[in-house]
Amino acid sequence: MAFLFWKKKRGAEESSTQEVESVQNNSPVAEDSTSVIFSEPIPVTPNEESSAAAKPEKPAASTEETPAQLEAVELPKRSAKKGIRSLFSRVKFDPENLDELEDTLIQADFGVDSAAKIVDEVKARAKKQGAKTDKDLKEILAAVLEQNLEHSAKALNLSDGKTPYVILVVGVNGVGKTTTIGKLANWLVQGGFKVVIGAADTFRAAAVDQVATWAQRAGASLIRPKQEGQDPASVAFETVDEAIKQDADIVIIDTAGRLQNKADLMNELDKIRRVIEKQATISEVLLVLDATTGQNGLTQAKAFAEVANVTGVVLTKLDGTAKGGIVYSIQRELQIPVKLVGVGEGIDDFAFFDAKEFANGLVN
Ligand SMILES: Nc1nc2c(ncn2[C@@H]2O[C@H](COP(=O)(O)OP(=O)(O)OP(=O)(O)O)[C@@H](O)[C@H]2O)c(=O)[nH]1
Repeated sequence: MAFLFWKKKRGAEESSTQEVESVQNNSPVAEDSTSVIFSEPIPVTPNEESSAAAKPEKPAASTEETPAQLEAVELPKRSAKKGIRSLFSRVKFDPENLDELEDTLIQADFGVDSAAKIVDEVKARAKKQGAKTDKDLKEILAAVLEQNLEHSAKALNLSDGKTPYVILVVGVNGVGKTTTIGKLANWLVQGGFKVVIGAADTFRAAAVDQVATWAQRAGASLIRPKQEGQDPASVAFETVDEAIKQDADIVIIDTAGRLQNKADLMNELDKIRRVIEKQATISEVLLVLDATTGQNGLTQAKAFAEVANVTGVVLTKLDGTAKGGIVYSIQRELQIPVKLVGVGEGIDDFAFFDAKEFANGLVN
């Protein structure tokens, strides 16, 4: 899968090439990872999908850079292979009896309809190809799973030419928002991006401290609330303001997931959106979901999708569950792509969602 990453060109002393090289050498994942570099300028146009989801009422003040003002950045590719729990490694398939396959898929939260559809597809292909062995069937299953996920596999698009590029992170308490922000910021800073994080989860002082720790580890700037309980929208505003002053590339805003009901949630997110859009365009709204919560995660996703114009899902804690099928349910019911996955508590434990890798991880 292609990843397009662009950042503002800065002075020679800030040349990203050097930074990227040193990052490549020091990166704990660099050795076993493939990197993708785009050295040829490509036309930078606003990303239809993400910007459509974040249409400002008034024209946004964020500047759109021309390709000549941007440069391609090479970042180490993350792999989720080790983090995805296999569902079928211990299962032996019998072409005559695929009931176990259906049961396993249902238990893994694929949903009854998807499970039946997948089994039908596997049966049809197995018949056509004359599949006899467990190995043949697993290959077919991996291909069917991958195919059914293909349109979900969309990378974060950091090439929409808007600076600062604003990512709003939403989700209920404890799903892994702060951890995800830390991981993402660290990875982007490694690639030479200037990242500013806004601690707009102002209800708990501990939440601010937590995001501060991650920002420090990642080497990102942090905008904190001036006092506990400060209006999250004003923190979001100050963050974007500061990012523009610092000529930063990326803004990541942490929000609170504590809200009691949909109206509160909608009001708060609307307000945050409105104040950000006075100065910039929101390019991504990432909804963080905890994979271990299974169908409950789907209910949360529906609620947020209704109020927050979600452009992508981050599915965390995939390392701790055999319920990866939730990816299918999210895709089928909400048509929202899963963009990132969390596969551990460490700073490097995340990956861009990749349908092939995910399907193979589930099967083998
Ligand atoms: N195993 C595993 N644990 C994770 C992952 N992501 C986050 N966690 C853990 O989940 C717990 C909650 O993570 P946070 O990042 O604090 O979640 P949050 O959504 O910011 O929570 P609040 O600050 O309460 O809103 C922490 O113990 C994290 O270490 C993951 O991908 N895998």
